[in-house]
Amino acid sequence: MKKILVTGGAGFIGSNFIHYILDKYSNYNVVNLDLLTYAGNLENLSDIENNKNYKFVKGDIANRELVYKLFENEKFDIVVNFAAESNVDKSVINPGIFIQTNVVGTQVLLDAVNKYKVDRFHQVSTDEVYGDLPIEKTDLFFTENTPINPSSPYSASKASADMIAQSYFRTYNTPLTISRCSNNYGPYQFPEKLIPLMILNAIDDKELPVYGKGINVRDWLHVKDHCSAIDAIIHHGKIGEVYNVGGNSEKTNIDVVKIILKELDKPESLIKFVKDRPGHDLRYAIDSSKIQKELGWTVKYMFEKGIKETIDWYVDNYK
Ligand SMILES: Cc1cn([C@H]2C[C@H](O)[C@@H](COP(=O)(O)OP(=O)(O)O[C@H]3O[C@H](CO)[C@@H](O)[C@H](O)[C@H]3O)O2)c(=O)[nH]c1=O
Repeated sequence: MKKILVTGGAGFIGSNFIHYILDKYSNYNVVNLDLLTYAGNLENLSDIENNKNYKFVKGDIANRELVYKLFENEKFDIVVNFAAESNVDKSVINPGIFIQTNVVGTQVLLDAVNKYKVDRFHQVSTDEVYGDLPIEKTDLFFTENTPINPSSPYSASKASADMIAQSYFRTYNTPLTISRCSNNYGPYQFPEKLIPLMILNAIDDKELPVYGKGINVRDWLHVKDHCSAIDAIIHHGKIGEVYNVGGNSEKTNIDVVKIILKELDKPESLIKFVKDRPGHDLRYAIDSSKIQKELGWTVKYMFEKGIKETIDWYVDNYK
């Protein structure tokens, strides 16, 4: 048996990852440490709440006492850190909680990993640490060697956590890896992010607020592809390394919104162009060739298929 701590497991990506691990590995015990902030929802895990290989603990990764006690009692083999404040718009209004959870919380986990000699720590990070790329230069991509250049308080907090993790690897030989993913979509995403918000507004015939002119580009990664990438990294990734994980599906925001409206048979007149996000990143585009070559990981979901399934999921789980 192996014991894995998943932090932020009641959130969107964390809950998908817990499902993925329990489905794939019958010899894994999963402990889910989650503070249950507004974005965490235990209903995401209601189908496995009685699984004998799963346990939920409510708590904050930045609470050193609680974290140390948990590590002492559970003796984890692997720790995967999904816990984070992740909403860029909220970070513009209230940056403090982003520093507390994303930076201090990660540092507490890293200290616990060292103190209790955990075999492996994985930090789930974001392509936003690289800043952005010009929209028109479609031949430019972020690689793992692209300098860190974050734009928002959110991305700056994630970049800080990555750098602290890298310093722990260099200074203490902490056995860790980092992944930087592009925009995730799929079931269980909290409807504050572009895709679920637009799906639910369209179902309700409400306006779809598109920032600026809707020309910003994001690379859409299905959450299940993200889970398989993290699985590959925690089991086969090289300690101390960063791996980019992209979806190979670049789209402008307006195109995404129009695809959703078309799938739901709703009129484009629901689109409302609104004030742009301050400091809005133009384009994220990620080169995932390292994880493909070194770990044999590939994207399985093309956007056209993934978005249809995601829309169906929100229609079925509307309530
Ligand atoms: C919520 C919302 C968003 N947008 C735009 C802003 C962005 O260009 C794009 C996607 O916005 P969001 O869904 O907020 O995601 P974005 O800012 O790209 O960041 C996401 O993707 C990142 C990975 O790239 C993650 O690290 C972040 O945690 C995650 O929130 O859609 C709109 O035009 N209207 C909206 O109402």
